Amino acid sequence: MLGSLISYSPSVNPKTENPDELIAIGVLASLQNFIRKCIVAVLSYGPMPKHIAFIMDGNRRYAKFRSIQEGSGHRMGFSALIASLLYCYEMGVKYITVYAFSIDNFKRDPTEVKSLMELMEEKINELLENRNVINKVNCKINFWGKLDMLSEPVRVAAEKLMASTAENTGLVFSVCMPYNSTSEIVNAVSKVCAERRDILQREDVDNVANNGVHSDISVADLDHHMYSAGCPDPDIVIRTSGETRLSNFLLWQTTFSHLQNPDPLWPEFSFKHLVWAILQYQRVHPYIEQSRNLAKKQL
Ligand SMILES: CC(C)=CCC/C(C)=C/CC/C(C)=C/COP(=O)(O)OP(=O)(O)O
Repeated sequence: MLGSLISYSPSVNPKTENPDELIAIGVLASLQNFIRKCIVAVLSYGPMPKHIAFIMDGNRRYAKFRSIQEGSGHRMGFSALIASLLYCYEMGVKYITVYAFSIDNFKRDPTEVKSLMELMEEKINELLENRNVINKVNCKINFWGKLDMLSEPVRVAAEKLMASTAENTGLVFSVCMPYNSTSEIVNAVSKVCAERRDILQREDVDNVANNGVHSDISVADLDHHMYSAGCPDPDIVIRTSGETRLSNFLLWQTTFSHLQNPDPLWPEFSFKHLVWAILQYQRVHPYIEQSRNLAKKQL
């Protein structure tokens, strides 16, 4: 069913036309599929994450180490992203969120920003062209962030993709771009304050004392105005390239998330790294649940 999406993956685009080699590659791919399905079945005996978030770090370094163009690193990063989406889909992970472009990334060299934006536009349009496949797998695609900071073609493509997948109820794929957590929180606080001001004005209350704003703002009020409203918090955050910082990513949503920092650079991230991250999550799952329950009781 995911045929068109699978074709993004470099491993299924063999560079040979020799029939014997093609047969061998086909047999190997079937064997890999079978082994992957067995591993997923075994893994499913443990608690499975509902939501995995990725910080796709190390695309430029990958390009540098391989002596290829910087843009090729990001291109291979996109293939790794599609492969990870497929694996998560096979594993029944319903929510996948990625940090695709931080607001700070606009401070990078203008040529790099331009080429990254061109890549985003190309890939979002490619996803739009494949929206029949996306709809068949019932995948909803969100963009979280300050979309007004994007150039018009990227923003329009992102909005079209969101609108054309909005009714889907299966896999939820959220792309954070241009995003950072502090701006998401500030945005949510402003929206709650604006709502409260409207209520006070409607009720014609003398609101000079509290500057027009009710002071009893709750966690639930803010939750409601986060880009992530309606999504469970990530169970696992995976940041590749061994980096151990959250870098302003989902700070509001990661109180109980299990952090994993595998060494590979993002374009090298593969099924085995995902399996390892889930195994580590399953190992600590009882402690995470304990802390979550304790926090609920204290409220
Ligand atoms: C449409 C869509 C969702 C596209 C996603 C494409 C993609 C893989 C984007 C990653 C962008 C990015 C700035 C990653 C961080 O690596 P880096 O460039 O900072 O590399 P470094 O850590 O080696 O410096």
